[in-house]
Amino acid sequence: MLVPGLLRSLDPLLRGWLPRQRWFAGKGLPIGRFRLASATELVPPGGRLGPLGLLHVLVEVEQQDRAADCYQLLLGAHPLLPPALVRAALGQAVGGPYDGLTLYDAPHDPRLASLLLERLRVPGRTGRLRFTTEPSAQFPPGLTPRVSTAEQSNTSVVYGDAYILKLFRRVSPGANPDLELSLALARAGSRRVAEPVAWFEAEGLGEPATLGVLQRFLPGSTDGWALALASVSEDGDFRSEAAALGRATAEVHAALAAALPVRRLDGRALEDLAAGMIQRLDETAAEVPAVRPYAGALRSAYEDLATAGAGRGAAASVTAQRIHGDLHLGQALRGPDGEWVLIDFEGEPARPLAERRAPAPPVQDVAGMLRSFDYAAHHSGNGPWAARHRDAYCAGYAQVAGVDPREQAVMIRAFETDKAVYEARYEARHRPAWLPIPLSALSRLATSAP
Ligand SMILES: Nc1ncnc2c1ncn2[C@@H]1O[C@H](COP(=O)(O)OP(=O)(O)O)[C@@H](O)[C@H]1O
Ligand SMILES: O=P(O)(O)O[C@H]1O[C@H](CO)[C@@H](O[C@H]2O[C@H](CO)[C@@H](O)[C@H](O)[C@H]2O)[C@H](O)[C@H]1O
Repeated sequence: MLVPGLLRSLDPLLRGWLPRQRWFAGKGLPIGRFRLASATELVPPGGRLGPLGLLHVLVEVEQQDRAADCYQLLLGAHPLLPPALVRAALGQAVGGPYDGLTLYDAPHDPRLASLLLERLRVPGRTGRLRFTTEPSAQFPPGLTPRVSTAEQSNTSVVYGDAYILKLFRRVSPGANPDLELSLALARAGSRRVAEPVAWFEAEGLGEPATLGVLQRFLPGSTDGWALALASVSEDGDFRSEAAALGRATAEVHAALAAALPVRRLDGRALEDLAAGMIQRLDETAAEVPAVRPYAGALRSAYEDLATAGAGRGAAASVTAQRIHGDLHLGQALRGPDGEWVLIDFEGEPARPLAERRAPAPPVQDVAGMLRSFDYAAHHSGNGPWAARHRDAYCAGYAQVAGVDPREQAVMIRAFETDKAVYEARYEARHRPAWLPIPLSALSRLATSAP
């Protein structure tokens, strides 16, 4: 259902509000036109539109120099916003169906967040939205919602301490790997994942696009980044936890390989992989001047990967499978029982969905986690901590996988380089003060031929 006149009143508000959101991908570029892809009003049973309802919107944003992005918005409308919601305001609508009402980001409103949970309980369609539940799902009543304050690429709402709903902000047609992989792991009985219990998708955009996933919440858990930072700062010994995380990673890889397609990468495929890395390096060097001094030497890491298929490198046989795709310490939660669970199987948010869903060598995840140990150490200026913990993580991985990543030097170097290049662009865009962390890795990788 498209609400007449809605886009006209949303347009000026979105121009101010969207660029301020962490998840807005086109920061720094002028905004062109908006196009409404869908608008759906979710209302409580017996409720009415306007101040009581939840307006679900998919809006496409055109910007110069990038393909249009489609964003998911969940909006509330109120004549006079209560003080607790002022920080969530987009502004006052002028004209259109919400004339004179203040529109705000609905996940911050417990009433509207509860309304969404109510809708998620019941499988079926509302407008272009399709809601699905796992058959085993049970929803206890009376779960109090709170929007997560974690620094993240999407928006999450925690219900009681039972569930967490991740609302994807930038959406593309097709299954989001976060849902696809979590579901595959949960259905295979893996204990390393927060099981999805319900989700919703948009129809009519080509393939159904995943919009949100409700998963088991892990109360009392701490993420690996916080644990690692605490250990680095006291020069502590986190090696047994790092090894356990290596084992957990290998378990997840084994479960994904058993549940989803696996293929062998021939020489041509490795050349293509290397070509993609070179392209990302070139794009990053063009955008981040501080990367340029290393670019020439870094190419050798990718050239070694390209020739590995010809039997000249350490990676004579490479298999590709579904992997996490953006593995770092912040994506691992350690529960009160000491067990690691991996979250956020979305892959690198900046990459196109098709690329994120393609099978890749599992060593890519290992390299991502190795980068993260390096990050934790450099963040607190304790370099030697990284080497010990990277080693322990690889040893743990090898125990379960039967393959030691330290013996895949060509692959590890290429994937670590690719990740550090990605990080340089990520930090330049989002946290310029952290840029020296990936730069110091690039300087090391530029001179470390295996
Ligand atoms: N199942 C869960 N249980 C407990 N906390 C979680 C769970 N899933 C996510 N979180 C918390 O929410 C944060 C953001 O989640 P994440 O999936 O990484 O979001 P994003 O992809 O938007 O960055 C995590 O760092 C973690 O602190
Ligand atoms: O967690 P996200 O999916 O949003 O991932 C993005 O943000 C991460 C930072 O929050 C970023 O990770 C980088 O910084 C981490 C420390 O904050 C570090 O542990 C990682 O190793 C490093 O890559 C991630 O790259 C980005 O995609």
